[in-house]
Amino acid sequence: MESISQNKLPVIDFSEVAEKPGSPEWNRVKDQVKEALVEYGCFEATFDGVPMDSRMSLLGSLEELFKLPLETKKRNFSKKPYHGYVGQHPLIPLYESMGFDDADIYDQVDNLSRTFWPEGHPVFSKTIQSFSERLSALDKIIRRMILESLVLEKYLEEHMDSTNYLLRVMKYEGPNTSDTKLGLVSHTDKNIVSILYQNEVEGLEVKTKDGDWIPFKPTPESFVVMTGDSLHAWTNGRLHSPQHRVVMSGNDARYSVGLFSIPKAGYIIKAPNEMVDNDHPLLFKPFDLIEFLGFCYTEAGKRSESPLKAYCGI
Ligand SMILES: O=C(O)CCC(=O)C(=O)O
Ligand SMILES: [Fe+2]
Repeated sequence: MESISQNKLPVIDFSEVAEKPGSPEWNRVKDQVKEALVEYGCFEATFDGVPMDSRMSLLGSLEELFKLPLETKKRNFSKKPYHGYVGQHPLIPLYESMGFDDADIYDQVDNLSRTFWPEGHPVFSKTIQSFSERLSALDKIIRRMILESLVLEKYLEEHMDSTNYLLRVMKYEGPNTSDTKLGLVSHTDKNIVSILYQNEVEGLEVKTKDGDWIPFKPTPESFVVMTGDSLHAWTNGRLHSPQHRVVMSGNDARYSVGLFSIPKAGYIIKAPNEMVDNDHPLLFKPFDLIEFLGFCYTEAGKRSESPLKAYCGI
């Protein structure tokens, strides 16, 4: 049976570790990261590499963006599944989102911003880009810690070079009732690592391996870090990739963003040999993320409890 858990997500403080690989503090945090991702696939992170004014400007920019007319927002189109504008879906009518590919690169963000504001909007573009670039430092720290703790350092360069960053920006309308309404259906993320940030409106819940839902209590300080299916597969199942969803109640809109490290199209995700042995047989056939995302769009993919297993499970 599913129930709401009294559990809290583990909380990990990164303020002392930036740029200090190998220090005692780094190693202590690294152990916490591994433990949290094996057990929950998720934790709450405090990280001072993104200044508070950058976070507040970002949330302000989201409000500005979502206020644009629907026709303008729909210009956020992408050939890659789940990268462009999503909204007005009958199953999740409260949800709207848009994606910024290569969000840490100014010219890329600016090109996309010009589809919304043809005359350009440098303040908006800079806000999105600098938040993404600063937060990507946390993604890199976490992925380095993961590879070190699995003794896979020799793949570090290849691993980092094979991904880029997508920033998805999201708005969930308040349902104007005290009943809870689904904001976003339960799913696992398909990418490598996701880092979420949001305003003060609650709603995110993460499922434990025992099937309980842990509600996340947002604060301006905290980010939520999650393993995606690509990293679950690459570590041959060692890191958990958790189901999560958004449930909404009340009148207030929830604004959130996710910075997703994503394997580049054409890069084949395959667990390194070190992750495979008699006790750990290979769980997934090698796959290309963009093709897997295509499968997630099909009826079979949508129906499946675990699209990853259905697509390439052995
Ligand atoms: O809005 C949130 O906090 C979660 C969004 C999410 O799970 C996703 O975009 O994959
Ligand atoms: Fe997600």
